Amino acid sequence: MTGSRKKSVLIIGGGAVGAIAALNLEVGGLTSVTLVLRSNFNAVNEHGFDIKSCDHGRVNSWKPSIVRNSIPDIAKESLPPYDYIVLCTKNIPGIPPTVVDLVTPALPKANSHTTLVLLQNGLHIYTPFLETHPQTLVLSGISMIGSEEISPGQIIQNEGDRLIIGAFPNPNIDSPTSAALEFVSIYQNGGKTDCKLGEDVLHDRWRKLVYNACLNPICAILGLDTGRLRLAADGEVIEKLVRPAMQEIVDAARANGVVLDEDVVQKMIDVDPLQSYLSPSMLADVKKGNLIEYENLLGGPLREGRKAGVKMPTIEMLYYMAKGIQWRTMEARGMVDIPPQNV
Ligand SMILES: NC(=O)C1=CN([C@@H]2O[C@H](COP(=O)(O)OP(=O)(O)OC[C@H]3O[C@@H](n4cnc5c(N)ncnc54)[C@H](OP(=O)(O)O)[C@@H]3O)[C@@H](O)[C@H]2O)C=CC1
Ligand SMILES: CC(C)(CO)C(=O)C(=O)O
Repeated sequence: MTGSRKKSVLIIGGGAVGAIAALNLEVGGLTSVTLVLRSNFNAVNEHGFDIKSCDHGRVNSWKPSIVRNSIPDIAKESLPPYDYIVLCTKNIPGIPPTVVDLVTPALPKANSHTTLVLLQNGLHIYTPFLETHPQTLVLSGISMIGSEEISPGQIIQNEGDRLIIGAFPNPNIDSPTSAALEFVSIYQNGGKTDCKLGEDVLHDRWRKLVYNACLNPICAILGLDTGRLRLAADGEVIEKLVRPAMQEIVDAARANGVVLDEDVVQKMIDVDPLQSYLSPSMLADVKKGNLIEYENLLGGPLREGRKAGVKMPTIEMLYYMAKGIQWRTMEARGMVDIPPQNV
């Protein structure tokens, strides 16, 4: 990296992934992190994060350089543009504010300085920015971390932070790979993480969805972590439900020109050590009564597969079950009205 000034990084969303990203970037020493928090702001502002991490060990009462409870409006606050904005919120289309609304106040007008990094699951999550911020370089961050915020400011990370960074396609940007490489170098500078460049974002995102489109909803629907899912019913749930669902994602990817490794299904079934008893983020969300990312994890690949003529009965069933769960949560949160019960 050229120059000695620390890179300024704004992270929006300091939950399971955002808190570890903030810690990792500050441990690396090449960045100054501003972290935007919401429901956990008071807890973290007063006491800091308590983090139990397989990469960083026990870290108590820790805060990044700046924590705030609102997204900076750089024009109104006369702040210099950030070098990077890293989005670590859940990404739930249709529920305001949109991802574009979130980052817009923190970006310069007609931005070409700030690089946006989407550290979120899903397939085409960059497309809204292509329309609204065509000159903004958007990087893909595919995270294989296993992390959970068990109560405000209390983070348990039990799967290592493995991150693949790549540039989403944008015809308006020259040499996006150098910016991706710079982010890789600042992210891995602390030596605690495995962060590398991914040359083929679409391939890497489809590959990740073999896990997320299947294990996230199945664990969330059944209330089982991935270890217990493998133990359940002597492996029948894996063979009759998980494996066919994963194969449908592999088929949808292939029909969209993305050929995944032949053994990807087995690799994803086995990827979490059984005794990690890992809760995918959708299971954690259902347990907390949070909204779930079913559109990006299931709806996206389902629509792409259908368009290409692939039959995806298992994924379709999971999609509508997840949609039902979302409706249930929305009702519990007063987001939908229902007719009164007859008495
Ligand atoms: N957890 C994991 O192990 C993994 C997660 N991912 C992906 O990473 C992304 C982030 O997930 P994860 O960290 O688990 O999610 P969390 O729910 O743990 O954290 C998201 C955070 O973003 C905050 N947030 C949401 N909207 C705003 C806003 N408008 N302003 C400020 N903060 C906001 C939430 O606050 P509030 O509490 O108020 O809602 C919450 O603290 C998702 O796309 C997920 O799929 C990828 C790999 C692994
Ligand atoms: C599977 C996992 C933990 C990443 O490795 C994830 O992406 C999620 O929980 O949503």
